[in-house]
Amino acid sequence: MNKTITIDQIKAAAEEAYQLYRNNTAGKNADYIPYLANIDKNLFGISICLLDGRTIEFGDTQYKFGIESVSKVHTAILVIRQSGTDELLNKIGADATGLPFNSIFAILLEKDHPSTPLVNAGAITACSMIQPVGDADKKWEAIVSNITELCGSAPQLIDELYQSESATNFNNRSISWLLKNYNRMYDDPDKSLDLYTRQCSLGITAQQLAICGATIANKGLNPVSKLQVFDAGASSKITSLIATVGFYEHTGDWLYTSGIPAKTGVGGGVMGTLPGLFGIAAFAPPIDDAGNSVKAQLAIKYIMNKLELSVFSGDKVTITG
Ligand SMILES: NC(=O)CC[C@H](N)C(=O)O
Repeated sequence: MNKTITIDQIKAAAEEAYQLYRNNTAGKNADYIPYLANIDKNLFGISICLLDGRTIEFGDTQYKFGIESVSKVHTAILVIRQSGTDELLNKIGADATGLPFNSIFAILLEKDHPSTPLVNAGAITACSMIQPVGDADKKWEAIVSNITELCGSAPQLIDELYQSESATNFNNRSISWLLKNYNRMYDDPDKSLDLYTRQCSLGITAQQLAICGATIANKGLNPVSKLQVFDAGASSKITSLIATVGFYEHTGDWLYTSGIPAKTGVGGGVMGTLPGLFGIAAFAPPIDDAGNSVKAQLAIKYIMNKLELSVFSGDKVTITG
């Protein structure tokens, strides 16, 4: 079916979502990383980036929060940029684990590959694959510059978050060495984990994530900077990864109820990408038991349902105005 929606309708839906959920107090800040426990729990922002580069903003969309697991998408893209979509599939995989993001059990179950770059195990393997292998400083530069290109502006390391997470990431240390045991680390395990921890500690805004979501929705062309960040052909692969496991063990429920592939982080961010239409991000620190922001989920779901959009609808949608 052909369908037209106006920018005013999108703005109205986003504003309604913002007003509806701004005083919602469900969920709890992540507290297994001490820094995150102390972030103002009332922060809330919604940002949408259209494919002509215009953005729609409500609330705290310029606040820099910890990107956390949303960064797994960026670094999966970097692996694809450097090594191609086949190498990502062969060395990491593109399967849902159906288990929590930091599951060790998932690694034991799938011994031949870490399943997906969008859970901790696969993301640490992804960091080990970043080139040039053996040069942590250059790898870090590549990770940051890739995020900068995808988001249209640079992220900023939140040093306190990095220290806080480095001092408490015992589970991830086990994951890193377990991967080494199964020959799924392609660089030093401790250095690869450190890169992963640092990328998770980057401060990012909802607006920057909306622009990244729009870049993915726009076949790799950043609609704000106009830079072709990755090959157009990789876009559907990246979206498939996000759709498959973006909400970990709740991914099916998420897709069923929201209709948009999206990736979450325990810092409270959610980044969605609707192919050919827009990128959307919402941020609010309190998360549910799977580590997904409660208010960000409610807001994005509301907007998608209000506009009657879904990646599965088959509708040919045009945005006007
Ligand atoms: N789901 C997340 O955002 C988790 C990211 C966090 N850095 C961790 O490894 O535990």
